[in-house]
Amino acid sequence: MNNQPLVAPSVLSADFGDIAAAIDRIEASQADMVHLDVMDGHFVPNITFGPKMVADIRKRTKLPLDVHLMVDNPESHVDAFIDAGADYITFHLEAVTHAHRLIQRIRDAKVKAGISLVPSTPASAISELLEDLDLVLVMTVNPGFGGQKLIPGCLRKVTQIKTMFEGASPILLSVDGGINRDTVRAAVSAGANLLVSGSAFFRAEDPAEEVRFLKAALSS
Ligand SMILES: O=C(CO)[C@@H](O)[C@H](O)COP(=O)(O)O
Ligand SMILES: [Fe+2]
Repeated sequence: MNNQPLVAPSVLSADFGDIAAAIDRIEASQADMVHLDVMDGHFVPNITFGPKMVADIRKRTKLPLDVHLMVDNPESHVDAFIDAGADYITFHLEAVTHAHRLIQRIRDAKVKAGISLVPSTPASAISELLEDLDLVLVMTVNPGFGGQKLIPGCLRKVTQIKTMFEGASPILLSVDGGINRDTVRAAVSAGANLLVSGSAFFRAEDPAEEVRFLKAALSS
């Protein structure tokens, strides 16, 4: 159904020793995108991987690659992720001064541009960027780790952002953190149309059934 949300499993919860198997699992599940969490140990306390991993994953799948940069100075890194084959590059508003300039750089490279907000950043922080974005990623946990519990108050922000974009070009409105069978209905009701799922997806016995469940959140 057209109004079903998209699902993007996050590789953060996969076994990094067997990334190929993780990508195969995502492909077999009929998910829509692959979510790739890049962490630098500065913007967030954790460290994950860089552009080489993205380029290697690019060779294994035609699914869109949704790169979530949780790094300081994303301006210094976006070119490498563009070259690696990212389809979407999302950076944190809190990590930049010139967000508009960075969005234009990403879009000039024919890559879709996204902005992410940590839980303490209000929706109004992106009010001057409505015409410029392809995706807004609302963090529903504090960024840095998988397997955390969704912070319910963050869903208010999803609804506020959805309202702000009425009349502007349609965007992907992504929720990231703590999305699972217990929280998905509230997230989609709030207005999310892209669901990032890390631990719930990789823990599921049947990943295809997990994706079906998440997509059907509002019709069940
Ligand atoms: O960006 C992040 C964490 O900072 C996420 O993309 C996590 O990978 C989500 O994991 P779960 O909360 O679904 O386990
Ligand atoms: Fe993420």
